[in-house]
Amino acid sequence: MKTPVIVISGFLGSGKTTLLLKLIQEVHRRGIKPAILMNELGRQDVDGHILSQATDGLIMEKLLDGCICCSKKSEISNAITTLLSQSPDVILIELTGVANPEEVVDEMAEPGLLNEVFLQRIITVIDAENVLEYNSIFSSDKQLVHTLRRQIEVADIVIVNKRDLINDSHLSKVVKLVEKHNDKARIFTTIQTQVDFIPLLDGLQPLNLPAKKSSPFNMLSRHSHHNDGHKQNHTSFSRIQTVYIPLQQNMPLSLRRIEKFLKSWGNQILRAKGYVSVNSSSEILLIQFAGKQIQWEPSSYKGPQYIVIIGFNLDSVTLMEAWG
Ligand SMILES: Nc1nc2c(ncn2[C@@H]2O[C@H](COP(=O)(O)OP(=O)(O)OP(=O)(O)O)[C@@H](O)[C@H]2O)c(=O)[nH]1
Repeated sequence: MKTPVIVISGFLGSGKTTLLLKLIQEVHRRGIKPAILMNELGRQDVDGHILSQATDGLIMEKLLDGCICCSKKSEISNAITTLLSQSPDVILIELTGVANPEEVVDEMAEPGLLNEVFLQRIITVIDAENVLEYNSIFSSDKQLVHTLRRQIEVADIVIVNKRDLINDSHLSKVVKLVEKHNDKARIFTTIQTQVDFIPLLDGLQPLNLPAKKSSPFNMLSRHSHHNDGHKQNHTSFSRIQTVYIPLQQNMPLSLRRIEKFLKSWGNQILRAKGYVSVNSSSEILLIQFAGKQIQWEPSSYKGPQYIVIIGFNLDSVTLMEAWG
């Protein structure tokens, strides 16, 4: 059984740690065992300290002094593997304010983690007081503006926090902004991230308990089954899906066919990677598809061949059928 992962994203100071603390308390109350992965930009482990103080015996890994989205990316997999050794029921990841949640999902599709974890959902916390100004404040930093937009676009749940600091008309502008970038996510308006936990934790259960009936909230976010080609033993509620396509060794594939297939899905395919031998060669190549660019690199990989596709609003069944 794969372990669900909930990613908490949102710009600096929006309320991510405040929310994480509440989530930890709530999952404990439900008998669900969490493990935490914290990522902080600075060397100082402020948030980790806050969490340890608030909760005894917390299973936690910290990636300090760098963002998961760049320098720390390769360390995610080690940190998650360490957390998994404690058999948690859920992994909660708090990203730095400047991280794009897609990067973590990307890392979760690496061979070492692919069969161990799956993305349950992405929750993005927004600082309602400041979010409207980000575009102008950061106009010189296109990458940052893009990241902040992606944090909203890929979220399954958006928490518009710090309601106490804004008036009604400001709030309606913030909600409009969120809806403009994401018309599928559930939006909650909160003070101190005080929110209804049911949709946030929907689908989680303590290990060894029979699957519970779905809550009505399931209907509100796009419901997708992970299809790893073998088993469908869990449900992701995220709009980002990871689809594993096993490739038969003896079925000749052409480079052109793969490239055409990946490009035919337009923006719905965010990322693809895998190990494939093409054009009847015995050599296995690493395929990397990101930002509409496809790269083929030599590799020393010897395992079963596959392609992993990370999609956005993608129906994994349709994708598998289209692959044939
Ligand atoms: N006024 C107000 N302050 C809030 C609210 N929610 C959180 N805060 C405060 O905002 C500050 C930042 O909150 P955090 O939860 O640490 O935010 P964060 O997103 O984890 O911050 P980084 O780790 O720096 O990215 C803290 O001082 C919180 O107490 C809110 O709804 N209203």
